[in-house]
Amino acid sequence: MLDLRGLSIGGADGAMVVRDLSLSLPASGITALIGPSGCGKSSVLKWLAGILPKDLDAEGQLMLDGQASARPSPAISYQPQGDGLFPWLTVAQNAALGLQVRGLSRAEALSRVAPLFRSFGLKGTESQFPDQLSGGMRQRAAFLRTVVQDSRYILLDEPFSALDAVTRLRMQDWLVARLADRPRGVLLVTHDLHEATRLADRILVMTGSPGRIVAEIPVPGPPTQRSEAALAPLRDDLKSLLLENAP
Ligand SMILES: Nc1ncnc2c1ncn2[C@@H]1O[C@H](COP(=O)(O)OP(=O)(O)OP(=O)(O)O)[C@@H](O)[C@H]1O
Repeated sequence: MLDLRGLSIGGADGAMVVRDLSLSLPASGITALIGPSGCGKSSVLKWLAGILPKDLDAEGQLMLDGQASARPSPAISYQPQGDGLFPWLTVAQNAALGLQVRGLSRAEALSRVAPLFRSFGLKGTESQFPDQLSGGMRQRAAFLRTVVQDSRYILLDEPFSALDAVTRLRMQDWLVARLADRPRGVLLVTHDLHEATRLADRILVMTGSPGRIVAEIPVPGPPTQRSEAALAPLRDDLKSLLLENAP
């Protein structure tokens, strides 16, 4: 279990971005984090990943299985908004980068990612550059880079937002299948209520000024067995909550 306790983040001008925010992330399943633009979702993920910009002041505590943990932690990997692929590196070099950051040599990292290209639907793209791939393939390459780090917790910041509707649905199904193969605790930031109710086991609703969590909503049933009809009322509730708490 990942526990974030009492996170407060303030800007240099003294404005509070996030105030006294706590959340828990189980070791398996998807928790969605939703909320209006600017409420602090990305800042929470960046703090957890240990990459919050230095011009923001923050205090809070990260606990992993009940023990205080330093950040960045090897138990946590993070995928920023967009795919974050470097255009001057090949797909294989991009995919290997997360492992290199964790201390593996380039050769070791490349040999670790090489066998995974097929199961990520990327076979044959290893020596291509990101701009030669479709949007869905780029997202899979970014996800390969995140997943190969084999962290117990994965933070995904709007991973599918740039994709067309069909590719997004395919990628969502693909993510659920990957997590069924290899369970992880995922914190998924999204603006898409359909995505949140399709994928998540529970949804944390944030509001802004300053950012805090105002509701925790469980989503009934496993993702593969949910009917659209059952999810529609839940989305209505979420919309009402977001509107009630709009700044
Ligand atoms: N480096 C920074 N310095 C000062 N303020 C910042 C910095 N980064 C973010 N902020 C401010 O913190 C607030 C929260 O930003 P954040 O990106 O975390 O929100 P968000 O909920 O993820 O937004 P979105 O949904 O649009 O991605 C915003 O008001 C933003 O202007």
